[in-house]
Amino acid sequence: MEMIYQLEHVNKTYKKGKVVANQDISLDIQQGEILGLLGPNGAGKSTLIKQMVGHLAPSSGTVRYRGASVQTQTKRVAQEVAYYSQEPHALTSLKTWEALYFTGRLRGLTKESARKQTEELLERFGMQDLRHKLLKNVSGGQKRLIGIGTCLIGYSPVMILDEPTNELDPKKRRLVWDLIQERNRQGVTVILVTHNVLEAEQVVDKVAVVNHGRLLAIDHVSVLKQRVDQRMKLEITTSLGESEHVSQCLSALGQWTQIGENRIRTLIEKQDASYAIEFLSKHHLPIQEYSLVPPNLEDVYFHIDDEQHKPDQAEVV
Ligand SMILES: Nc1ncnc2c1ncn2[C@@H]1O[C@H](COP(=O)(O)OP(=O)(O)OP(=O)(O)O)[C@@H](O)[C@H]1O
Repeated sequence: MEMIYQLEHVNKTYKKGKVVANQDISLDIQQGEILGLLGPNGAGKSTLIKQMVGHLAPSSGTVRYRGASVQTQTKRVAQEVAYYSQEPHALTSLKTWEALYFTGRLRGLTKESARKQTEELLERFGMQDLRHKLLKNVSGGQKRLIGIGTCLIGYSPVMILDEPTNELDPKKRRLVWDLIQERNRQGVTVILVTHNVLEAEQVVDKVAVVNHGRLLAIDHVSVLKQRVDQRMKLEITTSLGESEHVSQCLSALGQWTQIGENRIRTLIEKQDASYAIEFLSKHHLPIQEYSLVPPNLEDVYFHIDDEQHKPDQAEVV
C-alpha cells in the first residue's frame, strides 16, 4: 500500500510561539485507510489537518504527502485532496447545484459528468428541490451537506473532513457516514475529525487520539479497545448539582469523569463489578440511576486521556 501521509515530528505554534497547538506529532497514513482524529476542543486536530492540506506550514517537522513535503507541492495536494473545513466555505453566493457542479468542473470533470454527479448528490441529500436556492439561504445542515458534496464530487483520492456530521440530523449523519464508507470502498483514503465518537467507531479503521497538541495513541479501533478490555463502564446519573459530591464519595471505585451536568463515569475491573454495585447500594447517595456496560470507543478515548493526567503513568506512543 502506498504511504499517503507521513508526519514527522510536527510542531505548530501560534502567536509567535505563545500558543502551542501541535507538539512532536509523528504518524503515517496508508492508502485506503479511514483514520479518525479524536480529541477534546482545542486539542490541535484542526491545526494538524490544516498542515496536511497545506493551509498552514509546520513551525518545525515535516508533513509529507506521497513522499514529498506538502509545502513543496501545494498545487498537487489541492488537486488530489478534497478538504471539508469547519469554517463557512467561500461558495455561499452560489446556488446549491452550482457549488457542486463548478467544484466538479474545477476537479477536471467533463460538463456531462459534473452534471450527472451533481444530480446524484442532490438526490442523495434530498435537496433536488433546493437546487436553485443560494447556498447562503439554505439551512445550516443543508449547507454542510453541500460542503460535503463538494468533497465527494470528482472522486478525489483523498478526503480530509473536519467534523463532517456536525449540525446534521441523525438520518443525514447516517447518510454521510454511508457516503464516506462507499468512497472508501472505492479506494479513497479518508482522514476525519469528529466528536461523534460512537458513530465514528462503526466507520473508522484507525483512531488517533490527540490532546494538548500531542498524539496520545494511534491504532486500530480493536487494538485500542483491548486497553480497556478487562473493564466495565460504570455510569451514574446523580441528582442535579450532586455529581461532584458523589464522585468524591465513590473515589474508592476509581477516577471519575464528568460527562454531563449530573452524569459521571468510570472504568472498573470486571472482577470488581459486584463489589461496586454493593458499594453503591450500601451508601445512600443522591443517585438517580446507574448502568454497568462494556466500554465503547468513547470510553477508550476518556481512558487514554485520563492515563495522561496520571503523573507517573503517562502512556507515550
Ligand atoms: N489562528 C489561531 N491563532 C491562535 N491560536 C489558535 C489559532 N487556531 C487555533 N489556535 C489555538 O490552537 C489550539 C488548537 O486549536 P485547534 O483548532 O487545532 O483545536 P481542535 O482540536 O481542532 O479544536 P475543536 O475540536 O474545538 O475544533 C487551541 O488552543 C486554539 O485556541
